[in-house]
Amino acid sequence: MLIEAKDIAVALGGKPVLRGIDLTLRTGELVGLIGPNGAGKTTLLRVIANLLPHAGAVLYDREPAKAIGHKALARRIAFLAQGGAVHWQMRAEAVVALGRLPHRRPLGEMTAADQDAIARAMLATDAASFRDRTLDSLSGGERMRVLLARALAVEAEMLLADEPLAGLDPRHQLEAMTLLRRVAASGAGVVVVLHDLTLAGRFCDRLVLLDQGRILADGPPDAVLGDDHLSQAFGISVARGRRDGEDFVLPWHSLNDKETAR
Ligand SMILES: Nc1ncnc2c1ncn2[C@@H]1O[C@H](COP(=O)(O)OP(=O)(O)OP(=O)(O)O)[C@@H](O)[C@H]1O
Repeated sequence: MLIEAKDIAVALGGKPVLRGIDLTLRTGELVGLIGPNGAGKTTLLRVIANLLPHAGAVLYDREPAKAIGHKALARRIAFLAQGGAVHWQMRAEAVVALGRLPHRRPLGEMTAADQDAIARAMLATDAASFRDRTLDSLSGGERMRVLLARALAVEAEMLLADEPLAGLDPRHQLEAMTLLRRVAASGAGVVVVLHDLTLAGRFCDRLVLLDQGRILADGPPDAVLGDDHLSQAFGISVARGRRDGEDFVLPWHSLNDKETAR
C-alpha cells in the first residue's frame, strides 16, 4: 500500500495546526513520527487514517478514501489512538476481538481466521495472560498492550500507532518496538508516534520530525536526529553513543548547569 498525503492543512479551533504537509508512506517501512508536544503528530495521524477533515489530498494506492469505502479502509489501516484511557468493563480478549470487526459480516460468526489473529496478537504483545480480565482492572501498561493487540489483530496493511509506548515499562517498550519492526519486516507499513528519541533513532527505518505543524525533517534517523533539528524543534541537545555497533542518542542536559545544581 502506498499512502500519499499532499499539501495537507488542518485548522482546529480557528488555529492552524498543520500546514503544507507532503508525506509518502509505504508498506514494509517502520516510520517514527516525532516532534514536541502540540507539533501536530496526532492530528497528522488522524488525517492519514481518514478520521479528520482537512485541506489537501490523501490518496491510498492513488485512490481517495471515498472510492475505497469506510469498511474496506478499516481493514487496510489499523489505528491505535493515544491515551488508552479506557474504563470499559469488557474482557481484554473481547477488546482485541474488536480489531476483527472490519473483517466480519454484519452479525456474522467469528471464523477460525479471526480467532487465530486474536490469539497471535495477544501473544505478540504479551497480553495473553490477562485475556479474561476486564480492561478497567488492568494497569495502564497492561491496558496499552491489549489496545496494541487490538490494532495488530486487524492485520492491516498499514498500522498507525499514537504513542503505543506510553506507560510501558522498559522491557515492554523494547519488546513493543521489536514487535513493530517485525510487523514492518513482514510487509506491513507502520507509523508510530514516539517521544523517546533513543528508541526512535534505534528502531525506525525513517523518522519524520514535525515542528509547529510543518515537517522539519524526513529521512533516515541519523540525518533527522542532527543537532540543528533537535535544537530547533525541541530546544535540546543530545549525547551520542555507540553500543553493539549501533549509534544512539540520549537527550542530555548537564547536571552541572547552574539551574540544576542542588
Ligand atoms: N479540537 C481542538 N481544538 C483546538 N485545538 C486543538 C484541538 N485538537 C488539537 N488542538 C491543538 O492542535 C495542536 C496539535 O495537537 P496534536 O494533538 O496533533 O499534537 P501532538 O504533536 O500530537 O502533541 P502531543 O505530543 O502533546 O501529543 C495543539 O496545539 C493542540 O492544542
